[in-house]
Amino acid sequence: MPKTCILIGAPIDSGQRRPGCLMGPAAYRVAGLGRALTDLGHAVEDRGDVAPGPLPAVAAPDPRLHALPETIGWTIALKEAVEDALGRGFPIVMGGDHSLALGTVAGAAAHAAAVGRPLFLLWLDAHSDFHTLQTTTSGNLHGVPVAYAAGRDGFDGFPPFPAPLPPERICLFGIRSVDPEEHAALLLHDISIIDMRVIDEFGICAPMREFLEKVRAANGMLHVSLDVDFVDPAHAPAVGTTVPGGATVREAHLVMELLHESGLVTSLDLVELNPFLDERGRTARLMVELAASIMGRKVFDRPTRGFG
Ligand SMILES: NC(=[NH2+])NCCC[C@H](N)C(=O)O
Ligand SMILES: [Mn+2]
Repeated sequence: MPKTCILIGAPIDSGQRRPGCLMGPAAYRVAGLGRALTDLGHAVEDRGDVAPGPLPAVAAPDPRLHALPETIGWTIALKEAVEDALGRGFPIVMGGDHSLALGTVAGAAAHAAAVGRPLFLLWLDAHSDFHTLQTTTSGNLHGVPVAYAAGRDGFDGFPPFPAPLPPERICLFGIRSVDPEEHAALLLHDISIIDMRVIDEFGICAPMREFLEKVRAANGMLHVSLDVDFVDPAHAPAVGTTVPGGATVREAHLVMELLHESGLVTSLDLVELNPFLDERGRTARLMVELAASIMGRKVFDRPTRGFG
């Protein structure tokens, strides 16, 4: 079904300390994201880059936290942009580091609450991003958005998360790097953890279908947050936090294809692309191809004539 894709540039790199992610939206445009979507028959509206809101005055900001006021400013601006876009079409947020999901998931949650549907969150990532402002050891706020969405305490200065997601509506998929504080907290929450070991053992399809069935049964909306580092750095080198042992190109496409076939996805983040670290644009191009797959690009319809 053709959609109105609303491209939202989110040139943020304050969620971590390696400059470059702010070039992400430009790289997606150069790599042809808009064209790939139009070729699939979708309408595309590029609403340009979001500017962060004015820096909020944060009372006694903890010096361990990197760029807290900036991140709060972005959160407020992106929440608004995504909530507004969901009222009109299918938002695709071009990041920017993963701290942008503080705002995008909040915007999706606000929209879902307004239309009376439950929001689900699929986190395709090497990391669990489940720190709070108190537990983060790096102080990098791209490591906290899942905790914010789950309604964990310890987000002073941030707007309260609208309708926090019960843990059973969150699925971490592809993870292989979890800090000790996140590990301890995850054991106390009933979040689906499809780590790389599960994927090695059972493949992509069974765990993904199980999660999608939950979304379907609840008539849920589904926000997908795709971190470049979900894919193995051998195929996707343009990212600051590489972790070996990630998804192959085919596994990543298969995830996207299953998501498309489910018809359940309602919004998408593309995060952590750092074009400064790329090799002749290959990571940007791969991310555009994955975005095309989730929006319906395929080689043959299923079943093919030979099998299935
Ligand atoms: N979105 C990401 N790449 N997150 C990486 C987070 C790494 C680490 N857990 C931290 O908190 O600093
Ligand atoms: Mn991440």
